[in-house]
Amino acid sequence: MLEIEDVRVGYHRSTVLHGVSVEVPANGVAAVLGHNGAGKSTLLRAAVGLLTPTGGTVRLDGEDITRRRPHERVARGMAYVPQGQQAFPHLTTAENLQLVADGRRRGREAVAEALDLFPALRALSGRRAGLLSGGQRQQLALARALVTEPRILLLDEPTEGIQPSVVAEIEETVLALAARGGLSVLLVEQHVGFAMRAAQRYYVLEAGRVTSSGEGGGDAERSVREALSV
Ligand SMILES: Nc1ncnc2c1ncn2[C@@H]1O[C@H](COP(=O)(O)OP(=O)(O)OP(=O)(O)O)[C@@H](O)[C@H]1O
Repeated sequence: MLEIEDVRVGYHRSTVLHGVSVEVPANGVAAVLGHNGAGKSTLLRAAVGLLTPTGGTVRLDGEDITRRRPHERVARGMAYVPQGQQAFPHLTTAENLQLVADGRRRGREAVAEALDLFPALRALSGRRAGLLSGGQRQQLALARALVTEPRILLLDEPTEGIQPSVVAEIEETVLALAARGGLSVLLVEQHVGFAMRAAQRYYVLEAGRVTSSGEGGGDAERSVREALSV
């Protein structure tokens, strides 16, 4: 569904990705793993259009979107959850979701459906986002993305810096979303076990190059750990 082909991209004069190819299957999950600084976030920024590649192609449903602006990609069904659990800290959980829902035909239903996935958030709907825990803020960030009813979700380390019990909740939600169908996910993740349970395809990124890739699933976990030496 999303094809990133031979993409070269970076910042100012420094190239970070030296010809990276990644494919996200329709209704499937592709995981990107790699050490700090390998270029994982840069790949997602190029996928959503925050960075424009100097080489290569990004295609969505076969359409070349390499030069499309982020809002055009969002209009085509892309949602991006960057690292850092972003939400408006002075607005409540409910207001943060409402802000995304406003003006959407199915806004109200989409908020209700997102809250069904995160019962803990429903209980916190009146609490300001700035007072939520890191894990709860991450859940809110995911819920905000889901209110846009995306067809493809780009997730940048949804479990980063989050306590293990909440990591399990986030993992469950991502697995449930993927199993529900109608959604593809490009998942950047440091937890190898989670990434391999979720993904049909995996890519290991090292210093801006894919050094290992293959089919996901538990059997591949060992080769990924070896590739990453973790
Ligand atoms: N805004 C920026 N301007 C210049 N260089 C940047 C910028 N963002 C990232 N870089 C550089 O690009 C390289 C890849 O960074 P990136 O954030 O994509 O890696 P990552 O694999 O996501 O790492 P992490 O797991 O630590 O988030 C690093 O060398 C980083 O210093």
